Amino acid sequence: MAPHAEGLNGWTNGSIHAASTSEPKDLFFVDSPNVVYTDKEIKSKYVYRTTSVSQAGNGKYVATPKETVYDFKVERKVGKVGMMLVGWGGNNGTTVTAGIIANRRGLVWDTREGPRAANYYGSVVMSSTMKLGTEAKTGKEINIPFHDVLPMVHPNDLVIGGWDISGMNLAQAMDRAAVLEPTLKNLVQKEMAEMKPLPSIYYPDFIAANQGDRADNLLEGSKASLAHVEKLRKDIRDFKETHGLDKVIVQWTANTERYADIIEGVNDTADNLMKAVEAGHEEVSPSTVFAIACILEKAPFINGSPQNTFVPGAVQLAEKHGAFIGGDDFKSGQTKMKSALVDFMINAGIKLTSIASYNHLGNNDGMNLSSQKQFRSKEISKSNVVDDMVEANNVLYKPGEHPDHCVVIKYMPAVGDNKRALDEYYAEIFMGGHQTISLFNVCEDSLLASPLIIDLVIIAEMMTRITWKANADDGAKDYKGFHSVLSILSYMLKAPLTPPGTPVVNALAKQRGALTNIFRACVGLQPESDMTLEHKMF
Ligand SMILES: NC(=O)c1ccc[n+]([C@@H]2O[C@H](COP(=O)([O-])OP(=O)(O)OC[C@H]3O[C@@H](n4cnc5c(N)ncnc54)[C@H](O)[C@@H]3O)[C@@H](O)[C@H]2O)c1
Ligand SMILES: O=P([O-])([O-])O[C@@H]1[C@@H](O)[C@H](O)[C@@H](O)[C@H](O)[C@@H]1O
Repeated sequence: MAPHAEGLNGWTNGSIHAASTSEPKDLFFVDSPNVVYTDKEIKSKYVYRTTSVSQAGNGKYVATPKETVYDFKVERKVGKVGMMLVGWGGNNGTTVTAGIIANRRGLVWDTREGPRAANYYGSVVMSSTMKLGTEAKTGKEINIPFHDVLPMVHPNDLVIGGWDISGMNLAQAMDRAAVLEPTLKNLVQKEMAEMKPLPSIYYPDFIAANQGDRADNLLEGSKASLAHVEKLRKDIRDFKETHGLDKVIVQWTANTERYADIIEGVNDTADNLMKAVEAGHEEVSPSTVFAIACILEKAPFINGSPQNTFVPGAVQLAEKHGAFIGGDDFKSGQTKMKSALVDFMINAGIKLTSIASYNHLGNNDGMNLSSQKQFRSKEISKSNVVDDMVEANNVLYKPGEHPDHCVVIKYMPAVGDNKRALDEYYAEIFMGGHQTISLFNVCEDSLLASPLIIDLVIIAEMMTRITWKANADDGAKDYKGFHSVLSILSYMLKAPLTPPGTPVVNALAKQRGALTNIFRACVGLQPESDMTLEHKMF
């Protein structure tokens, strides 16, 4: 059956019809009566199938298949997108900026191992694929680049800016970071030198005292204020206007802050939080002030660090304004490995009984984390990542039972950004046996985190162009956005923020499955189940 299109634009019966503007650039189209393409949007009708379980008494369950019909609408026009980084002059900020410049210009540079070309390795969106389906005639699996499943922004097109408490331009900051090869740095040095972070807010008590030396690019005032909120809002508007942007996505890749105390009457509701900002309450952190500014500007805000930026009042404010937020803490190396390995072991029926995670690193992040309060934020995000997987297996673990788990981080300047992660996984196996897995994992932290920053921006921007309505036949009229808390971003994050009252999923495969299948649903495709019955029953 030929693809379906309203009017004459986009795809028409059986062929690609040159649309009124230009031929659609999509790699594929879905040939279904439930998917309609126009120049402006893709509309799909999707049957979401779940299983509702109820207790039948005496420990038994009743499982009832459920169906919900959703209408999805995807805006096809990507527009011009800006990425503003808080902490732009840091290791991650300079590395991701240089990386995008190198890709945009198709740079090749000399290294000891020979020439290296710019790439986006480590980005799920830019360097992974998903199964579209199987070839009609041969049954061969057809995989497509993840980036092609929906119309997404290309990182090469991102306009980059941001803030830093350090006034170094991006070339100087790139040298300070000591992440990239000199031959590559030389090729981007001129462009990076023209980039200077905007002055930022600095409330000394929230980050390690050892960060004070670099704090020379500051806005006046050392605690929260409405003036700070309004200045940051203006920075975002000015950046948007100067570069003719349709949208700006903001990410916190600044230092890890200490946790803020959750105080009733201060940060427990949106109204109380705004009052606390106005009053200059000392428990309102810089990252929460940035979150507030972004929410009020409806610029999606993602927290790449482990602190509790999104206090209850901030989440409520985002919900109130229909603004997108996401976090927390990029999941780049040691924890990413953990969320895959623990998933494999527990789902293989192996009873993990202890996880010892140690790492040392020598970059400025490590120096900041050498302070106990900031380390505690990171210890929390690195420790909770196994909870859902353990809780899901009531055969291995009794209620409340879980593996021993310790997290140690040491600051060792000599190794710089090349973090050394040493892990031991100890487990009980068949008939009293044990399995011990020891890992030594050298994570070049910023080269692992930078692609995540790119994925987070691309996916957050994509989510601003997806709307839905349920059970249209029940007269649901208007399309609406996903919930303000973008839990779809969890694959890139250690401590995924989810809508209040909803479960946290840390298992890496489940996170990727959710991301992939939600995007497939937006073009009317069922989840990829890997059942391949066509290869098992014929
Ligand atoms: N693999 C990784 O690199 C990785 C993984 C997970 C999380 N993170 C988190 O990402 C963050 C950045 O990591 P990094 O290695 O780039 O650290 P970094 O210390 O090199 O960079 C942080 C930057 O933030 C700036 N800064 C601090 N407070 C600020 C403020 N209030 N406003 C604006 N700028 C401010 C600092 O001057 C510095 O330039 C850290 O919190 C780290 O824990 C990193
Ligand atoms: O993502 P991951 O490799 O598990 O965790 C990393 C930690 O091991 C490291 O000590 C810290 O400096 C990084 O910011 C990052 O959080």
